[in-house]
Amino acid sequence: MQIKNLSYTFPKTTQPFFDQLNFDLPEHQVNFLIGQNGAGKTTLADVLLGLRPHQGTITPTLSTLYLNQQLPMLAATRVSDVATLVLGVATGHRQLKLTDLAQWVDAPTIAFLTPLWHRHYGDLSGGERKLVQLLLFLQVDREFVVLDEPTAFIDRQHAATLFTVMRAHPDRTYLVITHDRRDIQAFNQYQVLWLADHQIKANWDAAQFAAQTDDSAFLQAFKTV
Ligand SMILES: Nc1ncnc2c1ncn2[C@@H]1O[C@H](COP(=O)(O)OP(=O)(O)OP(=O)(O)O)[C@@H](O)[C@H]1O
Repeated sequence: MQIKNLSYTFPKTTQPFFDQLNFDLPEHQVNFLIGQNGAGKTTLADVLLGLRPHQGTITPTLSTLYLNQQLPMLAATRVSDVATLVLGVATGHRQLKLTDLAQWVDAPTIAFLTPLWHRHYGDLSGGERKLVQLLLFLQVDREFVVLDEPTAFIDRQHAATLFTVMRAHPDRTYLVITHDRRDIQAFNQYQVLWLADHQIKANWDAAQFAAQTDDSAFLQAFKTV
């Protein structure tokens, strides 16, 4: 995706928050967006998804999926009901059976859902609830998928499951906002965009990112691990 001369001004403000940004998001790979709290990562994601009116061009126009930090709380239902809620429209089914799921759902997601299928969603841990939703939404076929801090509040084993499911759909263009360097290190090929001072300060491929030294200024974007 090419982003050209992208400008955005918050309502009731006069100065643009983003002024003439130019950068690329290579398609069919993972792009990480890093930056300190308040740098504008979520705002930029909103703009890229067309949720905030902006100037400039974003090409091509892709179908989108946005998994933001506010996933709905669905405490009263079983995991199987959550699956039906998320995938029912996409598959045209009012009830989904675990045995039918393989038609629509990738293998690592089925492996994760199987032991949880009949459990009450509200009885799962916070991390399990988040992963159930993320994995199910990732089954919905979209070209440009934005995940805002998907690994916050989930442990590394569950994060690894999420990344396995992302890799099961390599034709997508991902934009992942993260404060956790281990998320980036879990992939072999990627781009990292560093947002600071309202600019894309740097964009690195995997080799360039690995070559950054431990005293680099951008490391403030990461929480201590
Ligand atoms: N409606 C608004 N008007 C003016 N400024 C705003 C408005 N909404 C958000 N901001 C500011 O824009 C900046 C960017 O916010 P944003 O949520 O995009 O940052 P972020 O990089 O995603 O932060 P975090 O890592 O904490 O999630 C913040 O300083 C925020 O206070």
